[in-house]
Amino acid sequence: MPELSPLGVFGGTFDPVHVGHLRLAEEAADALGLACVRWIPAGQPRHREAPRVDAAHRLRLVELAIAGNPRFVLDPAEAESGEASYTVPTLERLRGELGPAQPLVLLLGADAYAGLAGWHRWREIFALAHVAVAHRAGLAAHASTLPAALRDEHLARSVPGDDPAALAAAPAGRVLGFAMTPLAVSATQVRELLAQGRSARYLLPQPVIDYIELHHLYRRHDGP
Ligand SMILES: Nc1ncnc2c1ncn2[C@@H]1O[C@H](COP(=O)(O)OP(=O)(O)OP(=O)(O)O)[C@@H](O)[C@H]1O
Ligand SMILES: O=C(O)c1ccc[n+]([C@@H]2O[C@H](COP(=O)([O-])O)[C@@H](O)[C@H]2O)c1
Repeated sequence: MPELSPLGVFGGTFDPVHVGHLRLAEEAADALGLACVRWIPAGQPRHREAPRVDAAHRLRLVELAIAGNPRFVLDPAEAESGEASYTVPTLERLRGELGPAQPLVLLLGADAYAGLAGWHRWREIFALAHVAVAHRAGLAAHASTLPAALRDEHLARSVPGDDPAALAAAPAGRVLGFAMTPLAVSATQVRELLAQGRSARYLLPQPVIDYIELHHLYRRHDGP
């Protein structure tokens, strides 16, 4: 049977989406040979403070950010669900939709990966998807810095030389790193700039900035 091209799965709070997210997904698609990247804005993340902006706006911001990129696809299911967002149920849904043979690759920044062992049903992730970790500016997924339970999984599942061919060879279960252009931008920094009335130009795509301005998002006085 011919190998299926791996499909990227990229979840985030995206409060708001910024160039770090976009370069992560674009560089992952190139480096890992992904057929496409499915962007999944979280509706109600339970693992962090409530997002500053509601799910419908964050969904629209991602839609604007990825418009015109033929490899990027928006998946609104988490954002449109009233339920808390967890990654394992989302991967189960994708597995059900795409079948057992389709390689799925969960894309994570190194900071998100370092916290993986605290996620809901986290060990089940490896039965559902591969995990690809982008080196985030100032952070690298060195096995020695990972918590013990994750380090064991990491060492058992790591692909030698981070060879992306391993992703197409199985539907799930491997872990690899990939280099991305170091971009130290974070959504926290962007929210702070916008709350202070300062420019976030070039940290976000212009249509995203235009939408934020039109809807008066991230101003100091709106939201919690
Ligand atoms: N600049 C960046 N470089 C590499 N990965 C990033 C970058 N920004 C975010 N990511 C990754 O993108 C995913 C979604 O991140 P998230 O939406 O929480 O953005 P964030 O900028 O980290 O937000 P916040 O500052 O609100 O925590 C995570 O896997 C995170 O590690
Ligand atoms: O499933 C979990 O328990 C879980 C815990 C932490 C983070 N996640 C997912 O990881 C992605 C990135 O999270 P964040 O907080 O960096 O935006 C996003 O899709 C979250 O839903 C998922």
